[in-house]
Amino acid sequence: MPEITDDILKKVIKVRESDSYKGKYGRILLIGGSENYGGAIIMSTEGAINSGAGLTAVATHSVNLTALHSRDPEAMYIDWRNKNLSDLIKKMDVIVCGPGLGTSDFAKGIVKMLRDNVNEKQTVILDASALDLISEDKNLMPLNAGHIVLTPHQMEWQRVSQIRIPFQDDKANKAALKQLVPNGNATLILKSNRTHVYGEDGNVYVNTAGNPGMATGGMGDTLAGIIGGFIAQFGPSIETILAAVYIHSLAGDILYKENYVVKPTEISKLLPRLMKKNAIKSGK
Ligand SMILES: NC(=O)C1=CN([C@@H]2O[C@H](COP(=O)(O)OP(=O)(O)OC[C@H]3O[C@@H](n4cnc5c(N)ncnc54)[C@H](O)[C@@H]3O)[C@@H](O)[C@H]2O)[C@@H](O)CC1
Ligand SMILES: Nc1ncnc2c1ncn2[C@@H]1O[C@H](COP(=O)(O)OP(=O)(O)O)[C@@H](O)[C@H]1O
Ligand SMILES: [Mg+2]
Repeated sequence: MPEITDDILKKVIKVRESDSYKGKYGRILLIGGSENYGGAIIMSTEGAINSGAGLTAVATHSVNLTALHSRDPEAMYIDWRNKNLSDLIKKMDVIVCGPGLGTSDFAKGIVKMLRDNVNEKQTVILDASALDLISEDKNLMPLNAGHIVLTPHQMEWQRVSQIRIPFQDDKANKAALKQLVPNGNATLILKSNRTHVYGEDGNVYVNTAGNPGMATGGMGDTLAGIIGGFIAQFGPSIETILAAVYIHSLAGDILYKENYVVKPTEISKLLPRLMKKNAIKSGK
């Protein structure tokens, strides 16, 4: 089984061309953050911005606006009740949906709107509550997207796939993924202390980094944002996804050396420096 190790970063992270601008590094929209879970969408947003997405927009409950902008003025904001959200969805390269979204009827309506407005040029990353909603209604899967990335932890995957945690082996997981997204354009990132990535290429990759200090609420929200930021800049290849998974855990391991607990927001803070250190000049 291929392992995800250090060398993946140098394959993916490129030194930026002088002749470039924000539009070259992708537009990402993050949807989530109900009244109770505003922190989740903020942490996801920090993952996206700090991993280098060119333009970041957030659709969330209006109660989160001040907190979002006081932490991340780089993010644009739209009230998730705004009718223009469907038009905004169409303009994006990458959409992350689910962190802190909740499972209300309104939240279900948002996932439905996403499904009805995505196209084959876009990548959709589904996390947390979006996965829970899909587990209740498989028709919510945004099958028109060019690429779908699912990021469940084991319990979320149990709900979506109907495979109980002890029985989540590669054969069963691959079959369930194929059933959920029959056209094969889906990557499954099954999160645990040894995260497995099921690529569109049929391979299963195992993450070798990460630690128990990372068992902190918001860690997966942050990962979803980082995957989005990486895909926005480097494209939706399996290498990009593996690099995002790895750098999240690598940052966690660096922090864990001197900290008992690893805070998700500290991982995001470390990313720009870690990316600088691992960037290669194109053509090399
Ligand atoms: N600050 C915030 O606003 C936060 C909001 N969050 C949001 O809260 C909502 C519910 O998500 P939760 O994940 O808490 O709730 P879930 O009920 O989906 O998952 C937690 C349950 O899964 C079990 N579990 C089994 N294996 C696991 C594994 N490998 N990793 C994690 N859990 C495992 C846990 O024991 C627990 O019972 C989501 O919308 C999420 O985005 C969380 O992300 C935490 C932080
Ligand atoms: N013991 C551990 N070892 C390695 N990684 C871990 C450990 N515990 C949690 N993680 C990582 O932290 C993240 C947790 O995701 P998730 O449960 O979705 O968090 P949240 O929903 O609170 O944001 C995953 O990427 C997972 O791999
Ligand atoms: Mg989560």
